[in-house]
Amino acid sequence: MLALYSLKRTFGSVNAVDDVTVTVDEGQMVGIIGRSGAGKSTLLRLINRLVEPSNGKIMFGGEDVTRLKGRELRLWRASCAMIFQQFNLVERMDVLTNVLLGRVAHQGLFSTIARRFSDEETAMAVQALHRLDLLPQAMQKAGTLSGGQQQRVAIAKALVQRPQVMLADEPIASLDPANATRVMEALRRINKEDGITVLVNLHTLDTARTYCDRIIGMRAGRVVFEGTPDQLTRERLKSIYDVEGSDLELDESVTSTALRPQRADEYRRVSLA
Ligand SMILES: Nc1ncnc2c1ncn2[C@@H]1O[C@H](COP(=O)(O)OP(=O)(O)OP(=O)(O)O)[C@@H](O)[C@H]1O
Repeated sequence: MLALYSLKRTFGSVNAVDDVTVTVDEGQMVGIIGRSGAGKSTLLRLINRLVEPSNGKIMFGGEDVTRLKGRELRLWRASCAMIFQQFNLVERMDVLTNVLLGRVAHQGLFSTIARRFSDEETAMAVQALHRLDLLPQAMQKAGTLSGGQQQRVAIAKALVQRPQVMLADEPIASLDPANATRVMEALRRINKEDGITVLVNLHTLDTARTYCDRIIGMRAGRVVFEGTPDQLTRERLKSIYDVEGSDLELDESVTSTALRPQRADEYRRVSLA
């Protein structure tokens, strides 16, 4: 079980994540929704310790994640793999090598740079690509693939980390509907077949409803809804999206959130691990 207790992160005067207490059962697929700036990305980054909490605690399987340092922290990051909107691949490298880079947390940076991977690791990467229907593209440069294919490569890369948790930060925000569907189906399949807990930030409500067991709604850093897709009524949605008016206003608000432009600082906040 993943448990967050009174988790808080401030940036100057902004409470990006404000006193969040939630638990996520092993093997659940959880969608996180909310307006732009509600704190969804910061929450995921706190869990994998890309961002340090200002306060509060993160527990996983009885271990206090907030206290981990050095090698333990590196292994934690390996066991909660992150997927980003912009795929985070090395475009000039072939797909297979990109997937193998997912082993960095286990192998150490030096041997990764020297690209010395064991046969077992290569087999693991090939198998991950096979599961994601990408074996024919294994030797192709990652930059030549479609966005949807690149995101599936990123998922394969995450898989070879042998994660217990997958944190996907708007994984389909840059994709057309057909590719978005394939990526969400891949995440759901991995969640079901491997029992990997998935937390996914989403801007499209229908997607959250279709693929997730549970939905967390955030507003201004706080969790204002937690429940099943069925429990997500329009009144609750209005509270999450801070809309007091008509259903039309709600639809406009959700749509404008979905059309969020890509953030300039997206890459700066990304780490290799
Ligand atoms: N590194 C940072 N430095 C300063 N402020 C930050 C930083 N990261 C996030 N914030 C601020 O924290 C708040 C929450 O941001 P966050 O990116 O977590 O929201 P979000 O819900 O993921 O938004 P989006 O849907 O646009 O990705 C925002 O006000 C944002 O400007």
